[in-house]
Amino acid sequence: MAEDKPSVTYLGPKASYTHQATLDKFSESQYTLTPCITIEDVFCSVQSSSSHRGVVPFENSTNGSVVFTLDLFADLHGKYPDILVCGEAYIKVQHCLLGYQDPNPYSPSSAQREKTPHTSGASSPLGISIHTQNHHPVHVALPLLDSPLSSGAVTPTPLNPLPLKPSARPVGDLRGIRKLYSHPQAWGQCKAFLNTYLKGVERQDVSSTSRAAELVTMDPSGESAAISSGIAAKVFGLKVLARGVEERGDNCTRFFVIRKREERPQPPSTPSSGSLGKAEESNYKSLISFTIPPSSDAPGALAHSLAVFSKYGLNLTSINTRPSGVQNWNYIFFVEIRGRRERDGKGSVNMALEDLGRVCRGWRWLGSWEGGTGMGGG
Ligand SMILES: O=C(O)C(=O)C[C@]1(C(=O)O)C=C[C@@H](O)C=C1
Repeated sequence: MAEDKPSVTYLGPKASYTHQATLDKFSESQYTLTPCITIEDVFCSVQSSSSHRGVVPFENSTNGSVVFTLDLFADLHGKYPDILVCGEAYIKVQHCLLGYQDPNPYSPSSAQREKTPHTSGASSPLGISIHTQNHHPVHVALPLLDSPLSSGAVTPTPLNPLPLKPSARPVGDLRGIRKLYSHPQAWGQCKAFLNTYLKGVERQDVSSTSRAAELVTMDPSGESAAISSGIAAKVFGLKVLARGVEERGDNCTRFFVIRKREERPQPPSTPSSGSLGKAEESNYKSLISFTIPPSSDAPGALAHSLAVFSKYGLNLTSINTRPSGVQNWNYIFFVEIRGRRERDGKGSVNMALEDLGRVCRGWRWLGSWEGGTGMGGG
């Protein structure tokens, strides 16, 4: 029975990249996969135990950290004290521009957009005359546009002497597009394409790339488009106007699986009991956050905090920061290290954390998990 299966929540709606990451980790025959509207909803469902696991985006290889997720881990208001990372998934992200083919690319709205100064000066007052049945000629303006017929070359300027050339070209006419929807992470992954073919078009941030596709289907004017996935095109019945619009062919997003900290300690037979050897330990990753006093109060506190990891031979693989909320320019630091915290309290991660407690203001262990394949890095 479906209700008996443990529930896994993810950033939805269906066909988001997060959904793809979820399917990668959890089979639908064993789990009930439930879409959430926001990343915070996923955290809430796990914290409240209404779901067994959650899947959230964490970072993208081109555009960096997903700050919404980092802020939820920073948990400045103490709403998610028991959330821990327990797994990860890497998904290759190939973005598409989804929408409708402009039924009338020379409509007044299309022509109006073409007149905007951002169209790289390519507009010209070209036009054609169509003779109607009663022989009255109707003039239709046909200004030239940088889409879809241009080479995609971007004019170098003194400020940007080597502009990025987009790797994709539109397969359809983009002149009717007046509004773009996507998750804020996606804009930064598709800069060259957007700046070349859709410069100046209004952008609306939404909660996920699949939500963007869904919103496009709700615009009867057909003037909306989304940066989303090819799968979302199928699910929402949209046309792929351009495929592979991301900057880099190796564009990849990393997702975390989150769980709630157990109230009762696990029996010693669970896989995470007993210390590991060096080689085994490096298959594991741990996420830790810490804060330090304002720099004037404790010179060197950051350097001392980071040094504890090398003292125990732990490979520090990334550092992120978010504002601590305590005062301006004071941060919460997130570090990822190779290794895992042991239940018996004896491992090198445990010892490093003990030392960390002596030099920083406060720290939190945010989970240890067996690392996945980083797809060209990680
Ligand atoms: O899962 C989705 O579709 C999302 O919109 C989230 C998200 C992200 O936050 O990184 C996931 C993958 C892409 O990098 C762009 C957006």
